[in-house]
Amino acid sequence: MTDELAKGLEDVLVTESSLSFIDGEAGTLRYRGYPIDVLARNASFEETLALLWEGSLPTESELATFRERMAAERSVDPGVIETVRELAAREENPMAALRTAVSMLSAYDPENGDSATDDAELTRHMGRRITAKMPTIVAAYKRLRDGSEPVEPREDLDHAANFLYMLDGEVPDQTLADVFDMALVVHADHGINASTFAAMVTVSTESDVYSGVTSAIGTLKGDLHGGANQNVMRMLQEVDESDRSAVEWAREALESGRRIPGFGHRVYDVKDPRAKILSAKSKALGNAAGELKWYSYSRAIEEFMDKEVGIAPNVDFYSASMYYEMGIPIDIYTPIFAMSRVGGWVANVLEYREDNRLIRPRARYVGPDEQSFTRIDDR
Ligand SMILES: CC(=O)SCCNC(=O)CCNC(=O)[C@H](O)C(C)(C)COP(=O)(O)OP(=O)(O)OC[C@H]1O[C@@H](n2cnc3c(N)ncnc32)[C@H](O)[C@@H]1OP(=O)(O)O
Ligand SMILES: O=C([O-])CC(=O)C(=O)O
Repeated sequence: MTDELAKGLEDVLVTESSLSFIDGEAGTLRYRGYPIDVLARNASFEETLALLWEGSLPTESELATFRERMAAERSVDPGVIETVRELAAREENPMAALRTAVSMLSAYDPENGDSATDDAELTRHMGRRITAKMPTIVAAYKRLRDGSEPVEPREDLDHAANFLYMLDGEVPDQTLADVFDMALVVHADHGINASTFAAMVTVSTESDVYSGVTSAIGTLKGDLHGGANQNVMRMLQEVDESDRSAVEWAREALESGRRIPGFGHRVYDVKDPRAKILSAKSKALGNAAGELKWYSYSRAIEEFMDKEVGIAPNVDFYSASMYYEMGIPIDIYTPIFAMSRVGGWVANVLEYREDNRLIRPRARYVGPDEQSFTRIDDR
């Protein structure tokens, strides 16, 4: 037993994993050995899920079967959609709505039972159902909140294109569908980040994958984690509405003690490799739309933070302007992150459960020594 305090579990090794390799000094990320930029350019989200969940890249026919099985699970029971309707009417935060709806999905899972949480095949099926249905929930929430009815999923579209279709009711153009698919690929897994750890803690008690993903959604929601992508876009809007340049705005924000969302990372000392990929796409989309200001503000802030503060952007920095350029509402950015990261949550749950050990760290006690109890009437 050691009494060394590792606040925030910084640098503590808690498990072994064959999923994400991260070199924080070099700025390298690989899923099962494949560099993230190679996957971003060449693999679809479904291919990436198969890689993470099954252990290797699928063949063409394996991928076709994988896609078909995923697509067949997209529909969400009307009982859950009614709850989403109620949550939208109450203007519930979209991540909180997603957390509630995903938790509720277990009641409609045909294989759900309270036994066999150690059955990997069953966990895989449930993980697939959750992953397939999350976009349907997010799109339904967004439409109901905006006063329109949900659009039923289509099985003939890819995961990414189907989500954009359910969001707008129109099949997206191929360029947008490809960019969105790439965004799902690059957000899918990232070692023992806070939300993945939350999922692992939950299932380490021999709880089920629905509980694990529900814990993880609640964890991703926070501003220090997935919630940062929305804050980045709100910051860019603040810059735009101010009479300052982006650099002046950022300098003043830092001087007033604010943190700049989308910067800094527990593991990377250099620019997040995913931010490089997303920044190029943000620029390309801005150029195509003839509106580069969001990308330009972002670049200016990045240069300022690099030269004067020495902190680099993380994955949440350029996804913000990229989604904005795609016309996606800001409060849906973090739910989109969850729609992708669920792939990593499920993969880590499957891997951790192969050699499960209850996760239970300790706190150093700093409270009072033993005290004598005074009955309530004598206090
Ligand atoms: C998908 C993701 O989860 S990526 C992360 C998304 N979160 C954000 O973008 C929110 C903004 N970033 C942050 O708050 C942090 O960088 C975190 C939480 C991501 C990482 O934090 P930690 O590893 O705990 O680093 P820590 O908070 O100790 O920061 C180290 C130093 O950098 C500074 N710093 C870190 N991030 C920022 C930032 N975004 N803006 C300004 N200063 C920052 C801190 O003030 C601290 O300085 P100090 O040592 O002088 O006090
Ligand atoms: O790894 C982390 O701590 C945060 C992060 O970048 C991610 O979850 O993608």
